[in-house]
Amino acid sequence: MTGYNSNGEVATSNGNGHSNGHSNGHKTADYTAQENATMCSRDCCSGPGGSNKGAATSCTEKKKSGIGNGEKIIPTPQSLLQNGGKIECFLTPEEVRAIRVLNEDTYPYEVIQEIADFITKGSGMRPKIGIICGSGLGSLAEIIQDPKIFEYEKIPNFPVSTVEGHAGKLVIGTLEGATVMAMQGRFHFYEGYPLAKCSMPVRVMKLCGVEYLFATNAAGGINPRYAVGDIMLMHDHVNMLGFAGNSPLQGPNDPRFGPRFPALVNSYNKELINKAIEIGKTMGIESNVHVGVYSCLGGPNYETIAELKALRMMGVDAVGMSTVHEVITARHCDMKVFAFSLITNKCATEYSDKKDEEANHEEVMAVAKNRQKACCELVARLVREIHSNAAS
Ligand SMILES: O=P(O)(O)O[C@@H]1C[C@H](O)[C@@H](CO)O1
Ligand code: HPA
Repeated sequence: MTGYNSNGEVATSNGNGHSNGHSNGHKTADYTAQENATMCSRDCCSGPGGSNKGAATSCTEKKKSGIGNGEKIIPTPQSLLQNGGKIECFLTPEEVRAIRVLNEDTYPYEVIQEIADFITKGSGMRPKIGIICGSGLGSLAEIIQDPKIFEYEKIPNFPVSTVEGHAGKLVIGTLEGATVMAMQGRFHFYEGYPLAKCSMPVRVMKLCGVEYLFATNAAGGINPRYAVGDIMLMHDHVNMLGFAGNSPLQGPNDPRFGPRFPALVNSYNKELINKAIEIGKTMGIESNVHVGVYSCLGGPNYETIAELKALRMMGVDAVGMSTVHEVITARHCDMKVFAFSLITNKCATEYSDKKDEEANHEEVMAVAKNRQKACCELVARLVREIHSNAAS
């Protein structure tokens, strides 16, 4: 297991410097050695510290024979396990890095800083407000003026979006006079990313200078008073993944981000909720705006009726598959949080003789598209409020 101590130093703790196959850390002994020696893993050659003398073909021999000199070899789990678990030596540092990032569970401060520097230097901007666009709500990023766009694939150490309706782009620019950055595409637990990785971009936002997180999502309405197309301003959440012992803050805590045991009461900024209610009134949509409790389940399946009944009994108004871990990460590093759910479908909480409506992603996307104008206006006007209050 790899972690970092309270000084931010990276430490490998399984005793032999090898990854344990579950969570590869940044700059493990193996990785550093590979980077420095360009091609050799720590144990590959028979030089100092090397122990691969018994292997059929040594790294040096492979280099001599031409194998690994520019030849592209796609690693498989099997190939990585050859030679008694030692990582073979013919990947370029970039390839090693790509594999490491794909398998990454935790992101040390230094790596987050690298990503943030890439974005702030590349854009020449330090955003104050970060926006996460929910499913089908990518248009929230399209209202940003003079945008500088970074595709996730081109950002070092960044995961990629795999879900329809999540474009995989980071957009930085100005909105209502404020500098903002928006994620057109978030990362979900069901995509196979650990929670810390799903919410890693929130820490990137923090190190880019973001003080306010606006998290949006598409959700199923459990509260019977909610209609499709309504907006629910989140004032609290029930963290079902947390009930199951999973948290984005699991693992070593780096105090440069926040405390080991953060409090989560008052997570959703009341002032921003009140401002959003006022904005809803001036937009004439007050009867479609609610304040409620969101819950995140792991997905990707939608919920059973028994599960929805249970959630309703727990006081949940809307259910989705995101946001909660982002909010936890944002509060951990002391960001102000505003979040809302667009109700894209109604969830049945009672059995009936009729065939109940089944949620589906196409409908979720279609409703989001229909309601994008109202969502964009709400976000823009709240950004304007924050910006004008800061300026005055
Ligand atoms: O990213 P969000 O939470 O808006 O997306 C919701 C949850 C699932 O990813 C998807 C299901 O339709 O929409
Ligand atoms: O009904 C839902 N359940 C979970 N996630 C969702 N995202 C949109 N609608 C739903």
